[in-house]
Amino acid sequence: MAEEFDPKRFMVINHPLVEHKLHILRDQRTATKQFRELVNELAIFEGYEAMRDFPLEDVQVTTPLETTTCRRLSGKKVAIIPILRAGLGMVDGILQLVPSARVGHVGMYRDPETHEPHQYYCKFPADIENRICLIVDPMLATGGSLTAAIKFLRDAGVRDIRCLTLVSAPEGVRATLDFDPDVRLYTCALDRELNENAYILPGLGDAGDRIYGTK
Ligand SMILES: O=P(O)(O)OC[C@H]1O[C@H](OP(=O)(O)OP(=O)(O)O)[C@H](O)[C@@H]1O
Ligand SMILES: O=c1cc[nH]c(=O)[nH]1
Ligand SMILES: [Mg+2]
Repeated sequence: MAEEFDPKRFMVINHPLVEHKLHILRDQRTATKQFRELVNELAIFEGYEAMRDFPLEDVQVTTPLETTTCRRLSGKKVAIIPILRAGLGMVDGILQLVPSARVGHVGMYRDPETHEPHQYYCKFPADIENRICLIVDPMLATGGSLTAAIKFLRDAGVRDIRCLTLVSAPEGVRATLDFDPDVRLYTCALDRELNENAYILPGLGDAGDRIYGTK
């Protein structure tokens, strides 16, 4: 039987448009330009869900007819943290939702033999500890890369971390939720398993290579 994850901490985005876009994204015939566009669009859907509980405050607005009470976001600041390279493909979509967000980068690649992540870059906004951080990476396989990124943010004092992936393996979801008891994880698809090279099945291949056309 499929493993159950805590629904308060793990959400699969459930929407016909998401499923439709995902079936094109997975198709090996989908070329780089369309792949990039789909990653961007899916990031928007996912970002919308991940920000559902953002706090609001009352504000008085005068329409052409009268003054009324409206609500606006109550100043909680956001940082988007892409895991390079593939995570970069999700940044513009999230920025369309929160144009004032800052962007911090974590550079990591997986060793092809051990599948362990190797860090080559890390740069966060100066006030990162006061921001809600959205880590973005299309693929969650073993969870090594994502848990390493979560650790960098916790070490920097970040309290509210939300992870956004497009396709996840159960192994990576379990590793992430076990690694950090407070983190929340959003994904567009929970796939079946990892293969012997720690690639997600059915998956979509190597997201970085498909976004940047490097294979
Ligand atoms: O859960 P994990 O087992 O750590 O695997 C997932 C990681 O692998 C991919 O990056 P990759 O190492 O291929 O780097 P790239 O984005 O530069 O292609 C992907 O974008 C994740 O960052
Ligand atoms: O299936 C996978 C696993 C790791 N990284 C990817 O890009 N795809
Ligand atoms: Mg890659």
